Amino acid sequence: MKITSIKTRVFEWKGHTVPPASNFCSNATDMLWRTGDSMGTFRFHDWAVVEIQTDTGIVGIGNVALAPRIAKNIIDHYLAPLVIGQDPFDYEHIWQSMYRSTIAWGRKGIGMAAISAIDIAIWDVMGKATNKPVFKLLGGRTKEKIPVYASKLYRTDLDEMQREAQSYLDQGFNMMKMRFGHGPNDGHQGVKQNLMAVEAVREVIGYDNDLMLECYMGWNLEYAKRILPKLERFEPRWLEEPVIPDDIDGYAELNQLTSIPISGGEHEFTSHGFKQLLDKRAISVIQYDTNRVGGITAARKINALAEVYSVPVIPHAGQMHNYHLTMSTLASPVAEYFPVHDVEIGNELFYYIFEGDPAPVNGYVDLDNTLPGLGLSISTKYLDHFNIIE
Ligand SMILES: O=C(O)[C@H](O)[C@H](O)[C@@H](O)CO
Ligand SMILES: [Mg+2]
Repeated sequence: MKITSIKTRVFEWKGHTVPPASNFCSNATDMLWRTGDSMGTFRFHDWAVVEIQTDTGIVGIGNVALAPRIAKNIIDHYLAPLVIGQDPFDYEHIWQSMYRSTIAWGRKGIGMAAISAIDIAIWDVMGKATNKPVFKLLGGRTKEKIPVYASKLYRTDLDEMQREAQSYLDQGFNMMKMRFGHGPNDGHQGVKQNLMAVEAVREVIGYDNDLMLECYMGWNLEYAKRILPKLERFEPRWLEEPVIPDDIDGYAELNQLTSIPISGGEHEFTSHGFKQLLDKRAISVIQYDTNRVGGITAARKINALAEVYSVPVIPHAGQMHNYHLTMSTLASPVAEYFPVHDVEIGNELFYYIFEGDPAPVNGYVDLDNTLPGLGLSISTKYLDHFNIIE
């Protein structure tokens, strides 16, 4: 079997977008004097879709959401020539060839995200060629179904956050993640606001349901040290990305400081990056996203490391490219789930581009034992809502 061509298209959302509230989520630009477009670091209003064609007629689908126009360029100009003509079942060699040929500039960030998209498509091809779902190639079913947590609760008015939290309970979720609206530049008032928001959500969900707290790289070590002890009484399941991903020592210090597990890795890459985090005991929950970290070929190696270090893997975003890994390893107890809703910051755009992601039932998703590959197809429902760049 040979890969004959690679088609990468960028889907740019041009439909209606709901503007988020101010201070809806702390982020890395909050520390700047002039933040400009404070949403810039995490607006996902376009997505690259990669289709790998083979000489058997099988087409594999991959995707990448980080800087998709750049990812497309990297794929078109650097990666496709390395991959075309190869047998997809030689996936390890293909991965190493993409990694080693772009190592001068590609090992972390957008270079690795582009590699991820191709690798995901290759696994989709392998599943379709063997007539098996990808998770059956990775280790098979390790759980009856996957528990998922509802992930939204951006910082808005507290009554609205309480209503939203209640709606997740009503839908059967017993875990949810909320975002902080304030960081170091908001001083004492901001600390108070952050604590009030957690208290408001806890008031609704009680202590029999899990609550996760997201900082999205918007704090620094000093601020995190100040507020973490005050958050302990709310018993969060984890506190996510309190500092920028390069501050690995900061992560390690915070992870030893309180009883709250520190999570991270949404912006880390490959097994080399995760080995460093694990060796330093910097994180207590691993949150790679397969469409950034190096694809399924890299993610499964991180799962193996996680098992040895006994650190759970709860991937960023859910979505099929992550669910298949979660299903196939004991290292991964739970997955994230972005509730379907109008396009806001763009995490939800996945559902407008692809069909096949399982809908949660009572807080669980399941994967079909018989659907070959990832089980995703490109949706035709919302095509008029996108500019498609070929
Ligand atoms: O963990 C998450 O879900 C991410 O950090 C989100 O993608 C990001 O948008 C922040 O809410
Ligand atoms: Mg996150």
